[in-house]
Amino acid sequence: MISSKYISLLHENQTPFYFYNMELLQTTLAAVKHAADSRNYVIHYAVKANANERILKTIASYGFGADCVSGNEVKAALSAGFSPRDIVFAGVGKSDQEIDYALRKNIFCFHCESVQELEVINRIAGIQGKRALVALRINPDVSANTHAHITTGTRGNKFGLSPTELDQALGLIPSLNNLRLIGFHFHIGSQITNMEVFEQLAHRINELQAQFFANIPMPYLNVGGGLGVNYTNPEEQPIPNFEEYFSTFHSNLKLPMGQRVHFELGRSVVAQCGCLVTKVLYVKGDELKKFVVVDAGMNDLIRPALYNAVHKIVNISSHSTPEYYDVVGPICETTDCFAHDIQLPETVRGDLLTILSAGAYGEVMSSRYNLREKPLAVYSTSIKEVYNKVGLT
Ligand SMILES: Cc1ncc(COP(=O)(O)O)c(C=O)c1O
Ligand SMILES: N[C@@H](CCCC[NH3+])C(=O)O
Repeated sequence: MISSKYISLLHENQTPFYFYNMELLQTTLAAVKHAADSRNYVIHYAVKANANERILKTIASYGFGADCVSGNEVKAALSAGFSPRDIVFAGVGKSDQEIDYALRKNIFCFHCESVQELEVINRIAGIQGKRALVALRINPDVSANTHAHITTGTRGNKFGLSPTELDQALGLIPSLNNLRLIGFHFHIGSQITNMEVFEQLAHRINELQAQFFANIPMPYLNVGGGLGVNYTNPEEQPIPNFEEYFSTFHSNLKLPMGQRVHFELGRSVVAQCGCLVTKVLYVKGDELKKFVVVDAGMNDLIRPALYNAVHKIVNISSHSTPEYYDVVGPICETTDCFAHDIQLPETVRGDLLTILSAGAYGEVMSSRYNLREKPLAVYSTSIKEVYNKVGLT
């Protein structure tokens, strides 16, 4: 629920726009930091979840690293203040130019997803006279039990190396003089709320370490991200349970001496601090179905159209008797629908609706489809206030 102190701020701005509660972001960051630091875990924020400059700067100011999946994400992370030494670069399709750029910027490590990619990084590192640090992304064949479109670690997904490819990679690496293998990487999917899934991942990692790396213990283990958030009732849990998440790994991973565990959290860090604010343009329909037509569309927030994702919607202008509505946008697509048959207080033209939990994979996935403008962003506090709080100028 949007705190009443923000309501007038929301009315002042041209809709639709993303609203970021920067205090909630900071409280969330403090919670992740505390839970990770106490176990000596390293966090690389997954930039793909939200690459808004102010959000990135705030996250960087807490001392986290960054997990990037394109040259432009590396660039955005660097300009937001993330240290190159804390940047990891993943992705099945890094171009030669992106690899060249990231190497020139001296990022920490490449997460390699194919045997050919190892050869390309080795060649480019040779040209630059450098030795690139690499970790192998392994497909562990562990089901994330989440939406099929956001499952990444089962056989048949494009991500990571299969056991056969892993054998090939390990055979090849000793001949690649411009690379140094430092460890391995996993990421099995997103929006995972069942801790048993992470337990299974930890056990699978133990097996793979014993099978492939018993004689060559590696200093680096990255278990990816994936911790989910409460979309149906965000007010009940504005901050995900990071303690439970990290302790699942802590109690199940068997680590060789000196190995440090890294994470790449995205959604859990930023989802709940953002919402999409939209105005009701029209209310239409008949006795069978009523539609609330809003001025935000699937180009502003694509998750419902793409994954049937649920985002709680609140009418912050009305407290009248509830009625059932479909909440739809102006785009010429039937899937341009934010919610089917939900109860809202009786809604009229001009009401403001907030679509909650939209801080992750919201603004960053927006497009100009139908040649609409991209949504703007409004913040609860100025960046200066945020910086003062963490002691930066
Ligand atoms: C390789 C990798 N790391 C990290 C993430 C971040 O995941 P999440 O936002 O679920 O924490 C993703 C996205 O699923 C990813 O593909
Ligand atoms: N974009 C997706 C998650 C994909 C995560 C990136 N691998 C979502 O909105 O849920």
